[in-house]
Amino acid sequence: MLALTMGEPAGIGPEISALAWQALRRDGPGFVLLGDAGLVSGVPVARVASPEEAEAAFPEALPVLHRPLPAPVRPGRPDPANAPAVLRSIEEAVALAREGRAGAVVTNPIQKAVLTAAGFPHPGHTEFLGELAGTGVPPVMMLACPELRVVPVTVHEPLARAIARLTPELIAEHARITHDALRRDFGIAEPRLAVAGLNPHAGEAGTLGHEDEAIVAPAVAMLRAEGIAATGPHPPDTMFTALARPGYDAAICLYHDQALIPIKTLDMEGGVNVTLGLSIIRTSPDHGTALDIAGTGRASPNSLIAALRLAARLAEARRNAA
Ligand SMILES: NC(=O)C1=CN([C@@H]2O[C@H](COP(=O)(O)OP(=O)(O)OC[C@H]3O[C@@H](n4cnc5c(N)ncnc54)[C@H](O)[C@@H]3O)[C@@H](O)[C@H]2O)C=CC1
Ligand SMILES: NCC(=O)COP(=O)(O)O
Repeated sequence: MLALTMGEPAGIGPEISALAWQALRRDGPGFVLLGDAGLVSGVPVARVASPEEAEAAFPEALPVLHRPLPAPVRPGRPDPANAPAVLRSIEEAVALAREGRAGAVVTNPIQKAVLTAAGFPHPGHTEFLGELAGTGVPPVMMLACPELRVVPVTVHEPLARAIARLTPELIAEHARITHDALRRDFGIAEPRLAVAGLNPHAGEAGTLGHEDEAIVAPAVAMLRAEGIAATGPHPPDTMFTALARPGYDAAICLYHDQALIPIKTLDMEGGVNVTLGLSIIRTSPDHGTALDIAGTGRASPNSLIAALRLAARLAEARRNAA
């Protein structure tokens, strides 16, 4: 049984949760929603008291650990008064996974600015989960679809600051955590990592910027000295093509959009966000709260379904390894 958080209640979370249940109710994986049962419509709902009870209910109704919200929910219009409940849902799901009562945590999208306004100190789930279920290494964001895996070394920060923060050590640390997760959770015996360059043409031998030679190449050299099959810096404009992608198992990218633009363009509906470096498994859809279409019935549940399926596969791989 997977624990699915409520996410932003005014976003598309409630409707895609219901659609995901419809798609998975027969063949699974089973999941329990930690949220306000009153927000789910169009499918039968079973209010349950535990993940164990949810297991039995799943084939017939969407099981919900009912956590009523203090403020009324209007689709597309988040209310900061509900922010504490949104965060508690994440904490509770993580606790269930840490206790072994949920196989993994799958998160519905949160509206980050609303949580920030309510005092949430993290830029997103990834960092919060690092605090709740870290293992002594930084939590690392990976987005994965059948044709591509990408890992941004810097994530939710202004681009100028992200570039200023890049060091060979930071890049190598993210690559090592990715390497270990690909071996442990994804069953890839010798992961191949392609490290992206920063500048056009990966710096064109230093004529288009110094960072590729001064920062990225030393990171690749460090990784290779440790026996990791890393290559790069690769010119970012060609490393995501259909011809290039079979040459690596994950692309280590230097900033958010360098990683997320290719994967969302390639497969927005099949893309899944996975947090590496945690003691638990966490996945989520690759998209956000989609406030512009919340409540209209236009939201696709496919990325959430892919996230639930991948979470179940990763949890099984970890159980087998243990
Ligand atoms: N894991 C998480 O909690 C994530 C949260 N976010 C948050 O979501 C909020 C909105 O972010 P945006 O940049 O607007 O991205 P978004 O992914 O919410 O929306 C971008 C566009 O894609 C469409 N879209 C997204 N998901 C869809 C779906 N399942 N079916 C059909 N159309 C869909 C939306 O309608 C919108 O036009 C922000 O606060 C952001 O931080 C964004 C990404 C991940
Ligand atoms: N753009 C990806 C994203 O916002 C996901 O962040 P997180 O909430 O999973 O840390």
